[in-house]
Amino acid sequence: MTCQSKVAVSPKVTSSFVQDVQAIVGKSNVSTADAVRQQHGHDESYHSTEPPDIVAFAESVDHVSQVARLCNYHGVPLIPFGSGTGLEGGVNAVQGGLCLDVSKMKNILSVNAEDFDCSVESGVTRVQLNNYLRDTGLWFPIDPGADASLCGMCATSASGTNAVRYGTMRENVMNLEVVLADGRVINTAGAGRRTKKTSAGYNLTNLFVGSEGTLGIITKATLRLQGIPEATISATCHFPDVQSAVDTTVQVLQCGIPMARIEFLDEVSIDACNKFSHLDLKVAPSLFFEFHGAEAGLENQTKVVAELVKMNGGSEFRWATDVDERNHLWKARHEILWACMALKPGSKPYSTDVCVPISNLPQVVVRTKQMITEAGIIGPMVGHVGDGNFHVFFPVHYDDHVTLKKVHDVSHKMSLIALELNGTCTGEHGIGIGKRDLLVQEIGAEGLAVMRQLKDTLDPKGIMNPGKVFF
Ligand SMILES: Cc1cc2c(cc1C)N(C[C@H](O)[C@H](O)[C@H](O)COP(=O)(O)OP(=O)(O)OC[C@H]1O[C@@H](n3cnc4c(N)ncnc43)[C@H](O)[C@@H]1O)c1[nH]c(=O)[nH]c(=O)c1N2
Ligand SMILES: CC(C)CC(=O)C(=O)O
Ligand SMILES: [Mn+2]
Repeated sequence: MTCQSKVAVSPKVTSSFVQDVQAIVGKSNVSTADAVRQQHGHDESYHSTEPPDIVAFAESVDHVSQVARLCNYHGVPLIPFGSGTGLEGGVNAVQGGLCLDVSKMKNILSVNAEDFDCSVESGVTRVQLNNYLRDTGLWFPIDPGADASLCGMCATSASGTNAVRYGTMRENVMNLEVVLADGRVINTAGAGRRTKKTSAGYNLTNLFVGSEGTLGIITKATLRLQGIPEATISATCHFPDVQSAVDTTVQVLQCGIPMARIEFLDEVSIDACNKFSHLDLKVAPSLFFEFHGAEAGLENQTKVVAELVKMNGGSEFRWATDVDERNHLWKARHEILWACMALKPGSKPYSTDVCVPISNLPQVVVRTKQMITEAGIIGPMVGHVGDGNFHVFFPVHYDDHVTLKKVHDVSHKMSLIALELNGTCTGEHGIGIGKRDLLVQEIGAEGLAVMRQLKDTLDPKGIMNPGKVFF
């Protein structure tokens, strides 16, 4: 989803460079065609398309290593590309260069059911993995709304609706195979290591989780799997206002209920969901709950939560007990972006993503709602409130600069409020292009300097995904 296209070309991508790339990955795996470059010059964010000079498709870690070494030798920018579902412009070739698409590496290398872990190559997506795991009684629960590559999810430290119970990518990656800018291949926990915990040296795994392609190319991930719960129940309920919905969330978590999912949708999002996904929910601030566990335990959990909902003026639960009802409900939640865009035909998404300590959540949500109303813009609010993380999905026409400015101002103020309330400017989508100015406010000048030192040590020529995370 992009504005008009800009072209930043790197003079170092010469015809002989292109031939050298073809010699590594094969001619059929190299393209300089405009359509292919355009397609690889954007993700699902509002940032303008910025196409690379050349796109190469890797089929092995050796391809990745040799291409990196070649780019490093010539000083050509190298942008890793997973599934292109990012939301912060992470794949845009802001300085031109070579886009390295790793989606062809689609092998699920191992599943160790007795140890609850698996290893996948860079092109394996989360749906592909869960389909493969279907008969094992295991699943991988991190669920961004898109069918993203799992290594791309490592690169952005992705999350989703199940994070309340199962954590984010940070908590579910055991080891990474990474190709560095100079072509060296490392295993961040040691080759073949797949322990639930380790205290052996620096945590290199989590150095690369969330690095957004700026430190190296992730070619393999060893991931933690979970057992499929014995019983699953979903339920929705609505509230008189945003405050009571979010207060309920805080109380449920403070009661220690082991919720699997708690998603907040304001009345604008519910209206969008009803229209786009053919639901018939009351148009009011709502919570979508999901409970996982043994049958017996679920009865008590749902009873306590229903009481807390009622105490805050919420409605009776609307249950979704059978798998089709549940899938319909959560599919609607995962497709909310497109539902919100349908509120304004022809619009494109401008999405935000802030996270605060759970006790500060009511304040940032209510203040955001006020800003949206005062700005007179459409701003459906949705989020993983169980983690203190939520989004606004602004439907915008990229040529409507007046509205775009209002949207950007509200989005920027949301981040500043989150930072003021001990939070972060990005819970799960990353810094990419649009939040570089916020990172220094969040982490501090000294913290950013250490990040920059790490970047300069691992990528001294600055070829790895330039213009992302740092200016
Ligand atoms: C409808 C919808 C809904 C959601 C989301 C998107 C969309 C379109 N997302 C965002 C997105 O799915 C998430 O950021 C993924 O982690 C992106 O994975 P891709 O493979 O698409 O990476 P993509 O190809 O977009 O690249 C993203 C970044 O990672 C880098 N990268 C990709 N592959 C790499 C590799 N192998 N090695 C090194 N760097 C690599 C890229 O260079 C770029 O900087 C999301 N996210 C979320 O956290 N929670 C959510 O709920 C959702 N929901
Ligand atoms: C902001 C959205 C597009 C994606 C997301 O993070 C979500 O739906 O939770
Ligand atoms: Mn999200």
